[in-house]
Amino acid sequence: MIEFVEVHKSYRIKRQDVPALYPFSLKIEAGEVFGIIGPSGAGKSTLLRLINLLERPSGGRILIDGADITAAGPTDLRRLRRGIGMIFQHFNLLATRTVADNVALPLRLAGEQSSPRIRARVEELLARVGLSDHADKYPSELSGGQKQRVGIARALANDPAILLCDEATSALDPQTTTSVLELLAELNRDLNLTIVLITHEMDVIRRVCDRVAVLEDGRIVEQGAVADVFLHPRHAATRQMVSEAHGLSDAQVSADPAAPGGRLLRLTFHGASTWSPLLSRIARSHEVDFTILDGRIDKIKQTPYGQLTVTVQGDQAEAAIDAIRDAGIHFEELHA
Ligand SMILES: Nc1ncnc2c1ncn2[C@@H]1O[C@H](COP(=O)(O)OP(=O)(O)OP(=O)(O)O)[C@@H](O)[C@H]1O
Repeated sequence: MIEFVEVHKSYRIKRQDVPALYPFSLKIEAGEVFGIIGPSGAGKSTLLRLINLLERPSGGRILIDGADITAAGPTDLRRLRRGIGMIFQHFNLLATRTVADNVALPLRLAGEQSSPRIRARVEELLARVGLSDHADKYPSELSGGQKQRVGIARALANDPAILLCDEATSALDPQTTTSVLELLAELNRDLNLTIVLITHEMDVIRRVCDRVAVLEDGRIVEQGAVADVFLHPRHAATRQMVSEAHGLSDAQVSADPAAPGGRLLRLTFHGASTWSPLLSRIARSHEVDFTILDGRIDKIKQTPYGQLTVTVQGDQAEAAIDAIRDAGIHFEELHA
């Protein structure tokens, strides 16, 4: 477990301490995929880099499995860093070394000298990320997605318990992003790897994370299970990021002059209820009409969810809304 206790961080700029992170406490459980999201300058990189002490906190304590890393001496710090892998937006591979040499580097730095052992481990790691046939290539001969896979293999070389991902998919196209996110999810499952990732994209959080913290101007403004934060965002910054990920905002839908009259609702389904024919049943039983103005069905990690913006028209609209409530479906009434 990674635990921040009243941690804060300021940078010294022109002889002044400028806060980048205000005091916060946070727990990241072993084996979870934890996302940190926020706009540029919110403090995401700073928070991530505190975990391997690439940045030192200005105050507070950071505990990993109960041990205070801020108190670690040089030897303990080296051991600590070996247990934490990191991948980067721009991959940070050595251009003059082959793929195999890039992956071997952390093994050599950790003191491994046996060439057969290094070769065997590199082969194993490249197989793990699907790059067995690329060992002798140079980074310039690889696509972005392949470079990130090399970065992942290198980060896993010393068998870390924690993987830090710094905007790992931000430089990749959508299809490559999907395959890298799938690889991260697989590593989390198979190796019980704790993954902490930072991103400015809510879709990345939705697809791989278990829990999320939303950062704004150096403060955690919201945190919780991804399904809760994504489907029921409370803070304005979170609402903004969710609506960017979704496309149409509530305001756009309700302001559309072409939208039919009636009561305007936004329904949220999560889990098995996503596939239930609830609206058609209620339309029949209450003789009302539903008009779908906006909708989306997708998954949060592995669990399906749906969000529909609908109008309800008919004399029994009130009773129809009661029936939706009785079915345990979350909804809010939007006002045109
Ligand atoms: N080494 C540094 N020296 C001085 N100020 C810094 C340093 N690193 C970050 N900052 C400042 O700290 C604040 C938080 O920066 P940080 O890079 O952590 O944010 P971020 O959310 O990761 O942003 P981005 O998405 O743009 O990378 C910003 O105001 C930034 O200018």
